[in-house]
Amino acid sequence: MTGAAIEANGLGMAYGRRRGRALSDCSFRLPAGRICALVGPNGAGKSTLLALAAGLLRPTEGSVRVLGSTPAEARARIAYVAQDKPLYPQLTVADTLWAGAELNPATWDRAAADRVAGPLPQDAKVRTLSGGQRTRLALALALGKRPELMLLDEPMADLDPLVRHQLMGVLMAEAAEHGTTIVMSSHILTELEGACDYLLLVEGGRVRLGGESEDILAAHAVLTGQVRDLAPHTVVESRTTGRQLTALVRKEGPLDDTAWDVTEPSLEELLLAHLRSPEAPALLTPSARAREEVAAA
Ligand SMILES: Nc1ncnc2c1ncn2[C@@H]1O[C@H](COP(=O)(O)OP(=O)(O)OP(=O)(O)O)[C@@H](O)[C@H]1O
Repeated sequence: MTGAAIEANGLGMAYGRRRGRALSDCSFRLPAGRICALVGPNGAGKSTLLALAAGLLRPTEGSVRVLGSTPAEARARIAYVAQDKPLYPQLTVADTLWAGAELNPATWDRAAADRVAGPLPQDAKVRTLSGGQRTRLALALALGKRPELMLLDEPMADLDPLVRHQLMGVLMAEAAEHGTTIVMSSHILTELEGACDYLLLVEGGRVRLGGESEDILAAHAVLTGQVRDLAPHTVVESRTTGRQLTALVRKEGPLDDTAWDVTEPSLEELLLAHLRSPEAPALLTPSARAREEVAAA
């Protein structure tokens, strides 16, 4: 079995006594080498989870281990790109990349950084760059560090579609060539579909769906047919038009394909159905279950 890139056990985070918990009793495991989509509604706890894994926040309950160590111990092996892409506004692009090389002398990969930063004007100050150009620079720093784990908080949100496509390609190639684990939070579900092989859906501060995307998809089905009882399957979402029923279900045994037209949902369909039905029970495939939870079961 491969090691875990991230393992959370009973992870909880409250920002203040009067505020609710951003994360609560959150347990999961992300095996190393995966490209993981981290999805969930606004305020679900995605950024909090990434900041805890990056060691920028300390959990108020439970624990998170990263690459087999505490986040602080693993810091040199992690690259974290925060949602607001903090960079030094007075530095030029060239100075910023130079600082990246100086701060990571053992691992700095200039070619990788240049592949991402390439089109940026080297002598432009960071404060004069557009939002998308800053994102490019932040991703160049992250990739140049040649990390084992990249934690990317909505990295593609302010990039134009062509650049998004190109940079996704660079990230995928990086992961394939070096076995880098990538966790990428995003609201753009269609873009995650072809790129990510692992899925974490966070809602209300805990993981609702976790595991290999293809296993999670295979555990569900879209059933279309005449209105009838869907038991024993767990209904995630259903709608009726006249006598016709369409339901996205979690399979609890063989499907009667004489009664139903059965198809596998797309990732986007599956995620939207779960987001619209927060009461649907959680599903973590075996690879996504935290070891402590498995031992306790
Ligand atoms: N620095 C902070 N201080 C206080 N509360 C915070 C802070 N950061 C986040 N929160 C709260 O924690 C909860 C989770 O926020 P978080 O930013 O982790 O969600 P998210 O899933 O990343 O959301 P989005 O998709 O909108 O970026 C929210 O209720 C938010 O108000």
